[in-house]
Amino acid sequence: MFASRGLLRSSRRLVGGISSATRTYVNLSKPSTSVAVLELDRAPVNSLSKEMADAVSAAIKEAEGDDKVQALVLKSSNPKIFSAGLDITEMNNPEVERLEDFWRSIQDLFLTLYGSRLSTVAAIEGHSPAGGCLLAMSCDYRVMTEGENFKIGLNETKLGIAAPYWLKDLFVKTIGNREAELGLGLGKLYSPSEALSVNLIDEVVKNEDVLEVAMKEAETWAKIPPKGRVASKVMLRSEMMDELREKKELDVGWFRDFIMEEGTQKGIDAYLKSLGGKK
Ligand SMILES: CCCCC/C=C\CCC/C=C/CC(=O)SCCNC(=O)CCNC(=O)[C@H](O)C(C)(C)COP(=O)(O)OP(=O)(O)OC[C@H]1O[C@@H](n2cnc3c(N)ncnc32)[C@H](O)[C@@H]1OP(=O)(O)O
Repeated sequence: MFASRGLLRSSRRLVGGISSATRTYVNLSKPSTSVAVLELDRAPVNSLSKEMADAVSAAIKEAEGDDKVQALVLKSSNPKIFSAGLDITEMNNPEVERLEDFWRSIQDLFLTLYGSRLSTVAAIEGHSPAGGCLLAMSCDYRVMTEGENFKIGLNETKLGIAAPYWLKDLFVKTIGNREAELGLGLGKLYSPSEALSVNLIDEVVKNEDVLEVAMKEAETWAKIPPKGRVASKVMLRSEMMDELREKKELDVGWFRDFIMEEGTQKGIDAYLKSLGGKK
């Protein structure tokens, strides 16, 4: 019952060695035999458009395709922004078909990262709101750079939207029900020290140390015999993943209907205009 599809994914159809493969929006490299590094690289803020989400999913699968790789560090090319979350322009006055496909790509990214056979370490450089926090929480370990102006959390309510049920579940699993009630309800964004105090992240480090610390952590995980490590991960994560797989199209419908509502569109439009003060 527990052979969750996705985890323990077959690597047969995937490309083998990774040698600084560079593609649009992501850079994948392999600085050591057992650890790959996936850099998010979509200026200006690493927001997750459909194409960006697909690129990240593809890069994770490529890393999984190398049987020697046991761990993956997820980082950003921008030292101040890990990811600004979902690309809000995808949800602003969208074409329905594109909106639905966008959401499927986001679901797939979550299932791919959360369900990866690799041990995953998020090197959270700077801001990581909403979908950025989703990426971080989907990893096995989270290191964040210090700086109280950097924020991480689920701020959806402040945009006039709600997190999907599976993101809420992941939040509850990570920080517990009471803190999730406060965090979700208030759309709270946590500073690194606050995030550490509620276990949203595991470590706070100096900016210049983040990659080194994340790599060291990844090497530690990579040394654990994979059979037991992956089986443990499956036990902890498969229930949530299986539920989303069963409800995928229902979830697409909930997302579409919620986003297409006039009131939601007004909220998203106003929020987008407030960003950078330029749009
Ligand atoms: C009951 C049933 C419910 C069912 C509902 C189901 C599902 C709904 C799910 C919805 C889930 C949403 C999750 C999300 O991820 S929503 C996105 C949330 N993200 C944010 O709120 C972050 C917004 N951005 C910022 O706060 C800042 O940009 C920053 C990350 C702190 C960086 O600040 P700064 O360096 O000052 O950069 P700017 O603000 O000037 O931005 C530069 C540039 O980038 C644009 N931009 C920023 N973030 C995004 C984004 N997420 N998407 C698209 N574009 C973004 C910003 O507009 C600027 O553009 P211009 O230079 O052109 O003005």
